[in-house]
Parts: sequence; C-alpha cells; structure tokens
Amino acid sequence: MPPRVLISDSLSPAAAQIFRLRGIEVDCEPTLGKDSDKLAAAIGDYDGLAIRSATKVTADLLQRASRLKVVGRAGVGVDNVDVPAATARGVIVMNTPFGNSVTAAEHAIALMFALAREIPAADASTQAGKWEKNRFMGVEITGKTLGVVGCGNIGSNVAERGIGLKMRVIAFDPYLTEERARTLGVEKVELDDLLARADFITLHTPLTAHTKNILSAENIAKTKKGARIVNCARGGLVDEEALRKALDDGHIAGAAFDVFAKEPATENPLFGHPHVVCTPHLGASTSEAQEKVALQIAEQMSDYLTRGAIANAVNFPSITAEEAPRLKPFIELAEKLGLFAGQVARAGVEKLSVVYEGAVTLEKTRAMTAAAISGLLRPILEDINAVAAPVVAKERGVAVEEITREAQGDYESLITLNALTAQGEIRVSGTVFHDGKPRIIRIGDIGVDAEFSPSMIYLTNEDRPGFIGRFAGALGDAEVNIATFALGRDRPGGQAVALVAIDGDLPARALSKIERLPGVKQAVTLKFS
Ligand SMILES: NC(=O)C1=CN([C@@H]2O[C@H](COP(=O)(O)OP(=O)(O)OC[C@H]3O[C@@H](n4cnc5c(N)ncnc54)[C@H](O)[C@@H]3O)[C@@H](O)[C@H]2O)C=CC1
Ligand SMILES: O=C(O)C(=O)COP(=O)(O)O
Repeated sequence: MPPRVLISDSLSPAAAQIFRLRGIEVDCEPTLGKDSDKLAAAIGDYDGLAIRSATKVTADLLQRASRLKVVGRAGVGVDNVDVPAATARGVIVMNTPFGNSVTAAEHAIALMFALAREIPAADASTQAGKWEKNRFMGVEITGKTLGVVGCGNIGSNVAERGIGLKMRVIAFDPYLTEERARTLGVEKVELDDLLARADFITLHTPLTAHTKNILSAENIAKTKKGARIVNCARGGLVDEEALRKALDDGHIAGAAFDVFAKEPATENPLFGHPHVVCTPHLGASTSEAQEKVALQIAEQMSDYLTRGAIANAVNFPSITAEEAPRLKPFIELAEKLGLFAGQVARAGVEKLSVVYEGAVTLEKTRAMTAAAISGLLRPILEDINAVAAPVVAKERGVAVEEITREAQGDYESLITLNALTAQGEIRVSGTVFHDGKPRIIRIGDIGVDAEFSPSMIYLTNEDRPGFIGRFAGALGDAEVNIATFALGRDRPGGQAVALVAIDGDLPARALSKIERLPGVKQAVTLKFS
C-alpha cells in the first residue's frame, strides 16, 4: 500500500504534485487544519501530515494518528506542533528552515518602512479623500540604529538589508559568534545595550521559554524613547499590554506586528492605536517562498516515507538519501542487537553502552543508538520506534552511552551492546558483511556466527558430549524443524552458546523440556521479525 499524506493547510499545489510524482497518495484539505474535530476524525488514515501554522498538532491529535510517521511543516516555526508528544509517539517532525527566510526578512523591512513613513494610515486617509499632507511626518532610516534580536537565518537577512539601507546594525543573539557578526558587518551587543541604543528593534528569535516576553514591560522601559518595534517572528515575544501602554504614553513611537500572542488575532491590545501597523501573519506569504517551502517539505516527507532519508527533522538526526541505504543495514543490526539484549535480559536494563568500532564510526551513530534502544525496549513496549526510544529510555531511567573507537579486531565495522541489569551484563556484538546482512558474531566473550532469523532459540550450556543430540531430539519430539545452527564455546568442556534458527514457534512445553536438559543454563526464544 503506498503511503498517504494529508495536506491540512493552504500549501502551494507544488506539494501535492511532488507527492504524486513520488508515488504517494495525497489528500488536499486546506481548511481542515482549522477544524480540530474533523482533523482528528481523519488523521488515522495518514502516514504523513503536511502543515503550515494554522494546523495545531496537539498530543490529543497525535493519539488519534495511529499510522502517522511524519509531520512536515512548510515553513520554519514548529510551535504549533507538540514536538515532545510527537517524539514520544515516534513521529518525525521536520521543517524547511531556509525556504522563507528572505521573504520574511523583506516583510520585516517593509514593516519598518511602513512605520517610518506611516504608510498604512496615510494610504487610508488619502483614499478617504482627506489629503492630510501636514498630518504625516516620517523619520529617515538612513543613519539610524537597527537592533536585531535573534540573528539567525531571517535576522541576518534583515541585518544585511539594514546595512544596505545605510543603517548601523547591532545584534543581540547569545549564539552569534564574533566571527559571524564581523562577516555580517553587525556589532554584537547585550540585550540592554541594544534596547538603549536602537531606533528600530526587530525580533527574529523562535518562541522559547527564554524568549517568551523578551520585550517585557521591564525591557520595554529600557528602550530608547521614540523607538519603533517590529515583530515578524512570533507572538508572545512581546508583552502586548505593556507595549500598548508604552505606545499610549508616547515612549514607543510605533509598532508593526505580523504575529500575535493569540492567532488568528481578531482582537488585540495593539489594535486601534494610530501608530500601530498590523498584518495577519503574512511574513512567509509570497508566491516564491510558498512554492519553495511546499516543494521542499514534499521532497523531504517523500524521501522519509519512501527511502528512510531524514532532512531537517527537529527531533531526529538527519540521514541523507545517499546515507540511508548505507546506514540501513547497520540500523537493522543495532536494532536486532538491542532486541537480542532486551529478550535475553532477566531484569530491567539500567545502563546501555553502544560501542562502535571501525568504519561504522563514520556513520550517524546517534541514529544507530536510537535503533538499538528501540530494539532493547521493544519486548516491553511493542510500539516503540527509534524516534521515541531515546526519550522513553530517559523517562525509564535507562542511562545510555555511546562509545566510538578504531577497529580493534578482524571486522571492518563492529557494534557491541553492553546492557547492564541487576542480574548481570549482557554483551553482544555484530557486524554487517558485504552481502548487507547483519549478523551476531560474539555473545559475551564467545565467538559465534549467526544471521538473525524471525524465530530463534538462544542457549547457554556446559560444553559436554551428547548435548547437541539431546537438544535436537527435544526439538524433533516437538516437531520443530531446525533451519540453521550456530555454535560457539570459550574452550573445550567450558561454556557454550548456541543460536538456533527454527521454522515456526517453539511450543512452551518444548522450551521447558530444553531448560531441563542436563547442562543447560539458559534457554530463551527470540523473535527478530
Ligand atoms: N511571520 C512569519 O510568517 C514568519 C515567522 N518566522 C519566525 O521567525 C523566527 C526566526 O526564524 P529563523 O531566523 O528562520 O530562525 P533561526 O533559528 O535561523 O534563528 C533564530 C535565532 O534566534 C537566536 N536565539 C535563540 N534564542 C535566543 C535568545 N534567547 N535571545 C536572542 N536570540 C536567540 C538563535 O541563536 C538564532 O540565531 C522564528 O520564530 C520563525 O518561526 C519565520 C518565517 C516566517
Ligand atoms: O515559517 C514560519 O515560521 C511562519 O511563521 C510562516 O507561517 P505560515 O506558513 O505563513 O502560516
């Protein structure tokens, strides 16, 4: 069955075209995102959901999304998506971080000019037939100080344009390096300095716990008298009530807002002030940007749904389409080693170390570790996948460490899992041969060589003559056919292990018979499907 994607916001038709070209079924319901009940009723049929800012992807919606694998945001901000809830359900959340940066920056500049020359009010007055030439007295932008709060993709585009307009640009962004600031030609400053010096303040940070109300009443009070504020980033960055007060007092000369604490904004404390300019979240609304973000998100979602490639995910490391086929057998290996450890463990795993040796260290080890954790937890949490696994492990108190080192043995690449439980340690190593098939090559200190089969028996026993005959006899009595048999031991007459692939399931009574065979220490049935 081909994957199915729902587009629940108004995206360029380019997105649906790409999905269809890539063999994905797509339904376009551009207004569905605004109706949470209808969306919840429909979401269960889809593997992918493509959205903009109108669709709210809540924990409740995700609970109804039994097939959902990916949410694709055609744009930047994912604050309308409950990312932790998506992660916990194993759903990838991806965005298009650059597609609308220039367009959003141009809107910020447009709003700055609209404020400086009161263009919206002058337009309304002129078209009302008033010709109020003496009412409108603007300010020049040239030579003024532009304070950019958040100098990322959009902020730096705004900074470059500000410099082009012959403004002095200062920026507050704790993550902006001095070198990047120099390259951009901006002066990196602290927030208080920016507030005190800027004639125009423009906000370009995401909305986070740190940036919420970054322009609080207290910080608005620190601004230079007569400053003008542009918010084209996110509502919630500014205390709107406090700003209204500062506008009413005349301390702030003007404010231009594209985004609001509550959207759609049909009412807002800023509305109605003569020096306020508002647009309805139009920052990304140009045909160029919409075409770009729609194409990008459809490509990214298709790559994930059809090839397992991950780009621009906010909750998983990226895996390029070129890396995906190379990584796939190692992800499978890591997951199966995890499944082995999870099924053999007789008590909860407290700590998991994943050791990578050799060529595999050059690949995305975080993705493989996530797969190993999902395998480890699958015997107790059936639905888990690699996206959710690291968070779930953390919640369950399983400490995870990742170690990479040079190849130390005969294998070009080796992955070893050490799972520590109250009952001892399970150590298992595996590799992928040139046939692309993952296999187990060591359990504890004992070498074996076994491919993974859907149904297996793992035995540890004393290495004694006649044991294998008795074991095979027990399987024969239960009419269980042996497909492959891999043996290993530490020394003659010492400890032995066997990994036996069987056709079908081992009946419980046959397992208990095997457990009672002389010399058997542990017998476990394993599933690797
Ligand atoms: N109005 C609209 O339609 C649009 C709005 N946006 C919004 O614009 C904002 C910026 O987007 P991008 O530039 O693409 O994001 P970005 O991630 O490239 O840049 C954000 C910058 O904010 C900085 N930052 C983070 N925490 C900070 C803090 N506490 N103080 C100061 N700086 C901080 C980061 O270091 C980063 O440089 C986002 O909120 C995004 O959702 C984006 C596109 C269109
Ligand atoms: O990309 C963003 O962060 C935006 O805010 C754009 O929002 P929109 O896609 O126009 O609803």
